[in-house]
Amino acid sequence: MSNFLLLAKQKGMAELVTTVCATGGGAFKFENEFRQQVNMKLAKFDELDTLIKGILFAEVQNPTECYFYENARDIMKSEKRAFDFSKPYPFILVNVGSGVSILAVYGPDNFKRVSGTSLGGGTFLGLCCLLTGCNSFEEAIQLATKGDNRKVDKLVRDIYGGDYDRFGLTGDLVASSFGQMHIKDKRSSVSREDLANATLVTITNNIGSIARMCALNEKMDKVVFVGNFLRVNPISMKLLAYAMEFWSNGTLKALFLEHEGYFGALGCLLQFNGEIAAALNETAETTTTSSPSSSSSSQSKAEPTNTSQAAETVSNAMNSTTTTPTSNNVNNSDS
Ligand SMILES: Nc1ncnc2c1ncn2[C@@H]1O[C@H](COP(=O)(O)OP(=O)(O)O)[C@@H](O)[C@H]1O
Ligand SMILES: CC(C)(COP(=O)(O)O)[C@@H](O)C(=O)NCCC(=O)O
Repeated sequence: MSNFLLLAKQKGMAELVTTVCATGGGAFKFENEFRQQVNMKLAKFDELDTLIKGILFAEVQNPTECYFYENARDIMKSEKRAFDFSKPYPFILVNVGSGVSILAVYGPDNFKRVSGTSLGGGTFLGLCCLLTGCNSFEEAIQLATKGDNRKVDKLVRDIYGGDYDRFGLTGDLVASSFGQMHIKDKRSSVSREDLANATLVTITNNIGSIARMCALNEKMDKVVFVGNFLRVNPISMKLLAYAMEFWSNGTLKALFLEHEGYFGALGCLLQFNGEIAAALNETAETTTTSSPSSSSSSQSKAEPTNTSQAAETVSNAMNSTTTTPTSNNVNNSDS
């Protein structure tokens, strides 16, 4: 946030815009700093409302936004395929940010937060930094890509010598995450890569397990995973796809979205422009003499004048970035 405020000061943003759309905890936490340091007002929107609005908008604009993994049961062979998400409801939405929020979505304005866990993307990054000495999410993922969790975790076969057939637990399932690390020799033989991989697998499996229970409780068969934790992170997406398929005997489908961490920001912008458009329509209906564009200038110096114009702008921006962002830039965080 301090970087954004510095940039806003250096570039004189306050002279161009008076209002910045914001969502997530940061919209509340940094409101005073925005006002005091750069004289900008925040238009704040709830992170879960904007998340859903952003997803629904992106799905309509981009026919290949949504995908799943074909052959999910074979992680080495599973492959990304487009999924038709044009009839989305109902679905479970799992937002893996710093922490995890799980929602049951019944319609565009009809959802409830059914669960959550504090073991999320922030936990992966924090533990990984502690265990491996890495300094960024990208580094953590790179390490994890080269590591092997089986040297760190205790598998069913380490306990049973093979499968635990009676309950369908195959020998290669993780029985206990980090379950070998109490043994000194094992500890000294694991690499940073193995530790990063085991951390990623631990956090991902836990999220998958809670998401599956939510889907069962809500009697829903589509589970959509979003959030920046999934950015440049096919290991977790393939694992989640495997977990949904395996534990549900093929009845649950894990779905993913190309713009995984951007929906809050997108929904925020749409909601802001929707409010302006509504206000403008009201003004146009009641005041036939004054021009709508003049009334908008009292709110912001640089606001689009109607919803479709705003939607077009957002849509153009999306069309130019339809691939998953892979840059090592600062976090694309909503907060
Ligand atoms: N460049 C990055 N820097 C920091 N964290 C990142 C980055 N890219 C992905 N992440 C992951 O995304 C998580 C934050 O997800 P995000 O959807 O932005 O949620 P939040 O709104 O809580 O910031 C981090 O905890 C981390 O696991
Ligand atoms: C508080 C939050 C909604 C904030 O969202 P985030 O910035 O992590 O995306 C989220 O971190 C969360 O739901 N945490 C889990 C809390 C719990 O249910 O235990």
